[in-house]
Amino acid sequence: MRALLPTTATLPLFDVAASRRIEARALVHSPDLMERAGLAVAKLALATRRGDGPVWVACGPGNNGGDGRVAARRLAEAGVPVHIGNEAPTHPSLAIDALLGLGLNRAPTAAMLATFAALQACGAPILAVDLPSGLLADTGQPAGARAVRADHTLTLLTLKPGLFTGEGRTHCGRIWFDDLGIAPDEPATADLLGPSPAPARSPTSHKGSHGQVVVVGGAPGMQGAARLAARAALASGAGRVYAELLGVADDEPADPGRPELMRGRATVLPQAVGVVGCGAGARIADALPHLLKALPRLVIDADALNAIAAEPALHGLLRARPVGSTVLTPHPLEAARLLGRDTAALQADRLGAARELADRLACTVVLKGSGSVIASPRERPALCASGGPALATAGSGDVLAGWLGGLWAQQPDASAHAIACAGVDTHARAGEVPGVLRAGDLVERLAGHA
Ligand SMILES: NC(=O)C1=CN([C@@H]2O[C@H](COP(=O)(O)OP(=O)(O)OC[C@H]3O[C@@H](n4cnc5c(N)ncnc54)[C@H](OP(=O)(O)O)[C@@H]3O)[C@@H](O)[C@H]2O)[C@@H](O)CC1
Ligand SMILES: Nc1ncnc2c1ncn2[C@@H]1O[C@H](COP(=O)(O)OP(=O)(O)O)[C@@H](O)[C@H]1O
Repeated sequence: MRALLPTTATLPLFDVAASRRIEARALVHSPDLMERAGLAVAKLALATRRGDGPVWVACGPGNNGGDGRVAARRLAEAGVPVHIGNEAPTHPSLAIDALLGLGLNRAPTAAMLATFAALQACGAPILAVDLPSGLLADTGQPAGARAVRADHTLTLLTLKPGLFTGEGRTHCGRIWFDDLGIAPDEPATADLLGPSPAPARSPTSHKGSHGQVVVVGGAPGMQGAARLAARAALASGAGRVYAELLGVADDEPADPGRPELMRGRATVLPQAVGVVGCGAGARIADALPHLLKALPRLVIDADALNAIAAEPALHGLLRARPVGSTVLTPHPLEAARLLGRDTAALQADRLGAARELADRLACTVVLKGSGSVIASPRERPALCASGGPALATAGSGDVLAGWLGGLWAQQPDASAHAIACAGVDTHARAGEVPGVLRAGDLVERLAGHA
């Protein structure tokens, strides 16, 4: 058993169907899985209970409840006072949520919701078995009005996507993993990203060795977005970074605070990676047909995504680009516009939505937000569990777009999917700070990672 985040390596994720298949095959040789699961829960309970009061174990009707009962027995054997039932004992030292796990298949009943509320109100830390009750393992969304908000979640046998995306992080607390001694025997549903190395720099390299980026954006009043993207591309180590600022006269500097940045136009930089859309406003729509046809590698963000959502002809141009040449970085609202649905429907299945968008537009898609999803046609999707609320600030997405462009400029042979996975994870890790973070400071933290 181990605490999982921050990840130190890329790990496989399995959805409910795959977890069920792995479990069924494992049970043939290891019929004592529930004993192992209950023992693991009891061990973590001993480590996380607060004080000497009874451990309350709330058990549901299925095997999740079975795990809870085994844990209760093990705790009692260890001399810990235990209370099994749907109501809290007096001054519990820990509450174990073993109500619903993988078998959650509908909105919780009123009786179940009442037990959720009692758990939440009991005053003890909550340890969820496998996943917080009421949370869907595939999507990280509550199946009904509410799911348990645990302090610890011990997930068993497999890691499930819903722990790490959507509302998963809010509900799981600290995530622990015990594989019960079973190695998964089928391909993962998705990857949980680990850290990525910075691009290699040869001792004999020169600026031409590290590629070019051109940022196209920065309409009047929104130059900051384009400048943040350009600064991030520079911080990644790109050799030359140009800004095509739609709202700044040609003889003005690209960024008075960053003299390293140059003015330039995408039309005369045919080899540069284009980072298109940051603070671009509506006028980016006119530039997009040329950019989509001319630039070999594109990272498309913000207003450029909205322009594409509004203009079906641009879908055709996107789809006509070579496979692996385009990364789209929508936040949920931008992705919802591209798919023609509302944000809540999109968030209800982030992994599914990112895959659908990637297939429809033949692009790599980074669906941003807590638990960013990276999906590409014919690739296994990836989830990023790094990052946190310090990233929820204006401009952090512009920084991501520029960072991806800069990484790609330095690694022209890397696939769009590989660049997106590496860049999203590094950006998210750089944003793991307590409290608040300004996007400009995020760039400086990223420079330390490069
Ligand atoms: N077998 C093993 O060795 C191992 C098992 N493991 C453990 O097993 C867990 C999966 O067990 P599981 O398949 O029994 O499902 P589980 O989550 O207990 O729920 C099913 C029950 O809940 C009910 N129910 C569903 N939704 C409901 C709702 N909204 N409101 C109310 N009730 C609802 C549903 O009712 P039904 O649909 O049948 O009417 C059924 O009775 C897994 O998460 C892990 O903890 C692992 O440790 C590995 C080893
Ligand atoms: N709670 C969070 N946890 C993890 N990452 C987050 C969180 N909130 C925001 N982010 C990340 O911060 C960035 C925000 O991007 P975006 O919404 O486009 O901002 P902006 O348009 O202001 O630049 C994305 O990379 C997103 O994944």
